Amino acid sequence: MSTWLRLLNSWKLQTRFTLLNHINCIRYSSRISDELLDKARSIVGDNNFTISEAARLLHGRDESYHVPLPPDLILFPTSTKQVSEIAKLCTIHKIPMIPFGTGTGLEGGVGATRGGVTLNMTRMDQILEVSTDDLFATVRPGVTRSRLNNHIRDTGMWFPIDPGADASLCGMVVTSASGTNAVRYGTMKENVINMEVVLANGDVINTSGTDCRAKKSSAGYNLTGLFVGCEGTLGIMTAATLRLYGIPESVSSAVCSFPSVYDAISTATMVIQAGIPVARLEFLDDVMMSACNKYSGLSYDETASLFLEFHGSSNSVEEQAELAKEIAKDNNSGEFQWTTDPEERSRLWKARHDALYASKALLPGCEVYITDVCVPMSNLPDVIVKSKQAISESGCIAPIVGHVGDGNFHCCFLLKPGDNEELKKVREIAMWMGRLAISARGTCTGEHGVGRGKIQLVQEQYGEDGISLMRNIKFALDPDNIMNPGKVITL
Ligand SMILES: Cc1cc2c(cc1C)N(C[C@H](O)[C@H](O)[C@H](O)COP(=O)(O)OP(=O)(O)OC[C@H]1O[C@@H](n3cnc4c(N)ncnc43)[C@H](O)[C@@H]1O)c1[nH]c(=O)[nH]c(=O)c1N2
Ligand SMILES: CC(C)CC(=O)C(=O)O
Ligand SMILES: [Mn+2]
Repeated sequence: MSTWLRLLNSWKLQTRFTLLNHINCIRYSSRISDELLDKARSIVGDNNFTISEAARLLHGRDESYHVPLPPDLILFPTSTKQVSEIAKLCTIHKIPMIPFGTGTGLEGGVGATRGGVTLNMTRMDQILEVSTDDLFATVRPGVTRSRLNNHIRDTGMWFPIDPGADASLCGMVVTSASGTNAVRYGTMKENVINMEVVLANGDVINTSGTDCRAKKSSAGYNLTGLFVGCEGTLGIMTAATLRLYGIPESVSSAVCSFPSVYDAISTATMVIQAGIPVARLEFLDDVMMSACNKYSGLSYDETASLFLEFHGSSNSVEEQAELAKEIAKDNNSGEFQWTTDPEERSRLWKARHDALYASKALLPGCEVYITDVCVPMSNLPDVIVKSKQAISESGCIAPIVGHVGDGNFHCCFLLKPGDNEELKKVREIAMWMGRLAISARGTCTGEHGVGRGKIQLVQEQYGEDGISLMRNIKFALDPDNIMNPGKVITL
């Protein structure tokens, strides 16, 4: 390229950046006035406030492929009262509010689609109460899953819901997260007792009634259920009361390979049908097994495989593993390796939780487009096999992993950055998979939520009447559409 051409290109790039900055400034100044900045600063204090470019970029993105959308301003509230005052201020000025947990979401939920104020919740990080008698813990939104578990370990209790990432527990509540232990302990939906929520107008409510810690309740509408999975579009969660469980006396883990997806899934189904209280029941396809072997230095068979875990007394975990082994054998399994050795077990589950990074390592520098569908178990093998066929016909690389005990799986499509043709192709397959899952009596997302990526699919899953009811609920709680706008549903 000639020097002139290079200079011209560099000038064009500079002009584009200057223009973009200019547009950002206009956008920024038109929405957030100096007066508003001063008021926001006076609510949270100078040290809990930033408009730095770096912070804005960081807060506009999560762990997904979605294009980052930075907010205009980031606040770090330290109390419910501050969150309520911020909400009142944003309502007066009609400014979007976007809650931010730990940014591990996979559907672009923290992106500021219309700019506005991000509320980074990490400085509200108290563990307010732990009751080993009544088996609950109440936490502020800055508390992560592993922090709670480290805190309560000596009590013999734990919170088992485990999405792999060390997400904030409130982020997990509002995305209705689950992960590897859900087959035994349920998803976040089944494990929230009460929530404190700040509404768009600044009101503070408790979804099960003030201070209720009862295990069950049939008092009134299920407000807890309404806010679980709302992805910050109905309110900002400032505390959650979650169920705790006793740490099992003994744990055994197992790995087993199969000649086909059908054999693996049929084993999973029969393990559940046999009433084995399996705690983890994970599927990895041949491509994912190969990725995990390479990334985690393992040497398992590179065919469709199951990773399993059993919790209970030492006799019981042995019995469960032996029973599962028999079932696997009836389904043409290879060797069924099981162990109670803590080191071996943690190596196995670390490799499983690193599945995303193992996939990424197959194509260094790539981005990953992740799908997440869930269907009834009887339809699962067909949906997985059809998805694998579509992947193979497209020429894409997309390892598969899934919580198949719940009928849930993900494809990790590897994308070369900037390859828009490939992105388009992958998006089409992902949409097709969502529709395939819906037509197989399932859902377009089992656990990652809707964010910006699945709004169209949710519309198709619920139909016009269902969506219209959701819109009415949204309008009743957030008439100005300032609570995390552009996520879950369009108005
Ligand atoms: C490697 C890896 C592996 C997995 C996953 C991620 C990664 C990186 N995930 C996804 C992720 O961990 C999950 O979505 C978390 O629940 C998100 O919690 P964050 O605190 O990070 O929320 P994050 O900050 O990403 O926000 C997510 C959404 O919640 C909203 N939000 C956050 N805090 C809020 C609050 N206090 N009040 C209101 N709204 C709030 C945000 O506005 C956004 O819309 C997952 N998930 C899963 O279910 N199963 C799995 O197996 C995995 N596995
Ligand atoms: C990147 C995804 C595969 C993360 C996830 O949901 C999982 O590991 O189960
Ligand atoms: Mn998952």
